[in-house]
Amino acid sequence: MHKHIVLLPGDGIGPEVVSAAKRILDAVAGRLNLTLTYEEHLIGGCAMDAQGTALSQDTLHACQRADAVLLGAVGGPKWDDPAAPVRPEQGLLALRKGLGVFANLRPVRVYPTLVDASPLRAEKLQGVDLLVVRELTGGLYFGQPKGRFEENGRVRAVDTLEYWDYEIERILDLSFQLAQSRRGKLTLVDKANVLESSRLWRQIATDMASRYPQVTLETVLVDTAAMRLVSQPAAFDVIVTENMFGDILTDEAAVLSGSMGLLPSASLGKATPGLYEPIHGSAPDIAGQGIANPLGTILSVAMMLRYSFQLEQGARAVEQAVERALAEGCRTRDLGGSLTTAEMTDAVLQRLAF
Ligand SMILES: NC(=O)C1=CN([C@@H]2O[C@H](COP(=O)(O)OP(=O)(O)OC[C@H]3O[C@@H](n4cnc5c(N)ncnc54)[C@H](O)[C@@H]3O)[C@@H](O)[C@H]2O)C=CC1
Ligand SMILES: CC(C)CC(=O)C(=O)O
Ligand SMILES: [Mg+2]
Repeated sequence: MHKHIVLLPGDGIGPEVVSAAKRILDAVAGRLNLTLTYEEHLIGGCAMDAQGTALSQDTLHACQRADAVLLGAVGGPKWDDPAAPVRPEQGLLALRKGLGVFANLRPVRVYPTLVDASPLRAEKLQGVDLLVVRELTGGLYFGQPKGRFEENGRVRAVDTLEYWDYEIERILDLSFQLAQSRRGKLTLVDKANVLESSRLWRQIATDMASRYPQVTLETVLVDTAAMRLVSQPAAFDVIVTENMFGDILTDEAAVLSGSMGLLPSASLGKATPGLYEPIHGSAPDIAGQGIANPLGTILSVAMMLRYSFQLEQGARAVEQAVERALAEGCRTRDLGGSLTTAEMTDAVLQRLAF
């Protein structure tokens, strides 16, 4: 089997974690009947500097033609001027929209040997295994109107939280299916006491629930959900939520695992290449030092093998190698250890077994 992958390392630690994950991909391909070809493109701040845009049309088209896309992260202080008309993050948003990857799957696992890396007590972390399904191509990050408008000598800044019924239906349908294949519980996180868009999410979810009798649907307001994520995290199975709520809650959920550097993601659509990226950003505070945790990106490669290439054996091999490395005490700085990015990647490579 041949697969073509577009690599988008991006900014900050992005290139460090993407090159680590590529080493894992190459090792898996060598063990399975898989031939991989790659092409690399710019996205984010580095693309703005070199090409004058955070995502060129050439790059987007290359991604649309690929079998899968692996991305590091975008952004950084160099491009942080709040008055700037373009930002690196717009390149990532345009890529997600351009690929039509509306479902961002962010699994959150607790590794028994890492409970000390979390500020939560060990008994709270027992049994935590949840999946956040974040809507990725709608909501506040995309709704129109958006921008700054001058009126009567004053400046008005506008973002719009907008959802069409079909956007809600497709993500809820997938979330019910995922809950059905797991422990049968789906939590819709919203702000239905205040937001009209949330009330439409609730109405569609409640109507759809009758099609999934094996799934128990609960609805939780986002503020309460933020509290429960740390007070009763094991009570969640699948969480589905709109774009910004999912963005925020998954950074919070990363604390359960022990580090932002551990969480992977898969962004999926219909008949489009999957986009795979760790949930963290470009981590400017540690960029260029070779100490970033590569596991979130390595676990994203496992999701690529599973969802884009249907290579469950390869996906499990990567996940088990990560589990073994952590169980045997391999840790980067964010987890209280001293391994470099390359050493942690070596540790995973040494434990890959088929
Ligand atoms: N998907 C993306 O490309 C994202 C980009 N960003 C951008 O990244 C830039 C920095 O944002 P921050 O708020 O600092 O969030 P961040 O996720 O980059 O970093 C937050 C904290 O987590 C640590 N961290 C993150 N990933 C790590 C890893 N793999 N290993 C070890 N430690 C890690 C960082 O050192 C930092 O202390 C901003 O420009 C932001 O817009 C933020 C989130 C997502
Ligand atoms: C556009 C991104 C910077 C948003 C984000 O933080 C994320 O996708 O996790
Ligand atoms: Mg985020």
